[in-house]
Amino acid sequence: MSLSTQFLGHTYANPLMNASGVHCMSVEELQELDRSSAGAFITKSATPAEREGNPEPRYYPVALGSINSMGLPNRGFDYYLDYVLNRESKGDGRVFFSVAGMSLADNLAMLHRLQDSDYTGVTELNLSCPNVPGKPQVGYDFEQTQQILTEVFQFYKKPLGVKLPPYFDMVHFDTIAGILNRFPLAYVNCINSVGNALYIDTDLEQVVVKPKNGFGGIGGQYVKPTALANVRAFYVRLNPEIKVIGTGGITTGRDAFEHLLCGATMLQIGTQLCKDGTPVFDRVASELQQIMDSKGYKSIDEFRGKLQSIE
Ligand SMILES: O=C1NC(=O)NC(C(=O)O)N1
Repeated sequence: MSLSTQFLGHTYANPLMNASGVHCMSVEELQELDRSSAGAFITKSATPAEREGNPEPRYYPVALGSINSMGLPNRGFDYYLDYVLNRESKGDGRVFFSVAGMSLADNLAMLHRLQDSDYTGVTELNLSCPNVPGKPQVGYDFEQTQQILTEVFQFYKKPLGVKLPPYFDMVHFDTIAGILNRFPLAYVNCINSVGNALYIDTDLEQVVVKPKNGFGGIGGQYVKPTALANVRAFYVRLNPEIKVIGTGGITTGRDAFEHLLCGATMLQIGTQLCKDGTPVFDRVASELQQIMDSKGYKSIDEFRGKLQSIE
């Protein structure tokens, strides 16, 4: 009985990763992920230059999840490139690199740097940060998404995935999947946080995060049904060579099992990792293994994507 997972030519002990942005800002945090039982891990989305991000408070955990309006604080592209290059000699493909440019030019510049570097790992292009004031979630602009991918794939030849926002409309699933299918993407990662939600402290009669009058991205249990729907919608629409990473509402082995049933290959944990720390990977892996054992599944391949409709 094994959680062993094949993804983009590498074998991972299990499909579990952190979600970009959680526990991955500093080298120290990345090294802790490296030492953890996570199958793989990913850096905080990098911008070309270091960013302060939004004013605090900007992250607030709540019973059923979290709300955040971080605003892409990060140490800058070179910091994370240095880290992944120093780790390159391990050759295990366990670290993924996330980029989130403020513009097309930013994204092209960072991806040119990565293309010209000795980095051989996976890169995730974040098209869905909801928290930079004045900046749209690019994934909701289908023409802009197509333009970025058209320009990127003229030169970028290494494995590249995209982090997508949640979609809520069947025609949107059809349209964006039709665009994504035109490109040699390694994967889509569904979903980023559900953007611009509001959480209220009723005692104080006040919002709980400072930026944008309290509007922030929601994660955790709140978003699992939407995350599962997005994983499934893309799994059934995309070319089979484009894999799906499932992110959103994974707090237990059962949630992980559900994402795998929908068709996910790798699974990313954000809010629950923030709450529990890296032991969350051991617990979720163990709970997933128990579910597989109870159902007689010897490998994830036996049930990945096999969610049944009602005939
Ligand atoms: O893509 C992102 N999603 C989020 O929910 N928050 C972060 C951020 O605000 O930096 N970025």
